[in-house]
Amino acid sequence: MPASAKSTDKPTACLALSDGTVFYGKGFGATGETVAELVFNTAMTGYQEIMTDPSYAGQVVTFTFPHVGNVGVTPEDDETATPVAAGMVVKWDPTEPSNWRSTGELTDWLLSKGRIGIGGIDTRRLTRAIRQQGAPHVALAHDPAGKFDIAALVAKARAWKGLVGLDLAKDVSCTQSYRWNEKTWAWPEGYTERTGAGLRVVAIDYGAKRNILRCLASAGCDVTVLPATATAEDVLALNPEGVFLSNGPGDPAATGAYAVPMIRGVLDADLPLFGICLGHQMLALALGAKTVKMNHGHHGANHPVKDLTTGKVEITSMNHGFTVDSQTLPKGVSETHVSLFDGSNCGIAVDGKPIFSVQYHPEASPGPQDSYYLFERFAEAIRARRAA
Ligand SMILES: NC(=O)CC[C@H](N)C(=O)O
Repeated sequence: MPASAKSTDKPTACLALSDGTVFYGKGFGATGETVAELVFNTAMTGYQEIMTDPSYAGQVVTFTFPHVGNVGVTPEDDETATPVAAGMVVKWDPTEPSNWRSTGELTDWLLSKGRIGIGGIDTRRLTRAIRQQGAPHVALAHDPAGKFDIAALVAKARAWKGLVGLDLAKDVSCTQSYRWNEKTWAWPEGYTERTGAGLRVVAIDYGAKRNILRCLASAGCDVTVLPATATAEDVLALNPEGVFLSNGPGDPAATGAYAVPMIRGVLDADLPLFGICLGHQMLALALGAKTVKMNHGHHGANHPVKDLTTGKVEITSMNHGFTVDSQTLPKGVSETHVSLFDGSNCGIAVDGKPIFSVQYHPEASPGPQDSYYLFERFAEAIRARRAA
């Protein structure tokens, strides 16, 4: 269904979908080309946190909320040092920032980070296309001279192999271990450090968002972060009281090649264990379940999730394109949370043990803080084990 959407006077950027659909718009940020999967995010706030969430590696994000750029950027809101999303698609060209925390403009920031943006896009039409055909492969190009070889861009989008089978966690993980004690942001002091003896937690970085580490510190954990390829021996050598598995990009089944043996080794040690998103999917794999690719995934900050143990509903932040198939959960592992949008799995726990994980993002950033209790549950499990 080849079609085009004229959106600005002189297009300086274009987005070519693998089915031949082309959207023209105004480029901002870096120039050049990128090929990726296209997903839509429905959050009304937090574009900077979204662009710097390492789980978006290999993906271009289209924002359904039209006002993007209006609160500028601040280094305080980066979830990692470099933005990881391959590019951004917005309805309106970014406007002048207006926010007391802003230290710069989104367009300059995007340029300094080498990422491409396209504005003036009919994001409703684009989002409908993503819902109907599933997250498409795209080529996004920005050229101030407006010269585009559309056939070549479509061919590049078609040739891209996609995220299934792709291990990206190794690319975005830290290369060396480090300690983390910074707590979550609070007004008026901003970020502060946790002090004193804490709960010894090893966090495996598959592409960890900083606010996850901050939430762990705020819950009382003294966190040592290890690279994605750390073995069970590396983890246990630090004598942890609890182990955390982070979020991250790519296909969990591909990343599981090294993560699953490590997780199984840690499970044998019978320590409290908590996983988020990719960490959740890999814990499920290590326990013997399977993961599958979704049609267009869940990316937003208003996803209702039911806690099946309490009956309570949480409004959550989500960013995932793969999901745990709850039908494949082995005996002794329970489904604890479920999406009220589509019934997909949102959490598991090993029966009778403090070993649990969730598909969504309890650290928020961006999004609601309803699910922060999970960090406290993890810390409580470690304290209970100490007291036993
Ligand atoms: N946020 C995440 O950790 C994402 C996990 C995985 N890459 C997915 O897309 O499902």
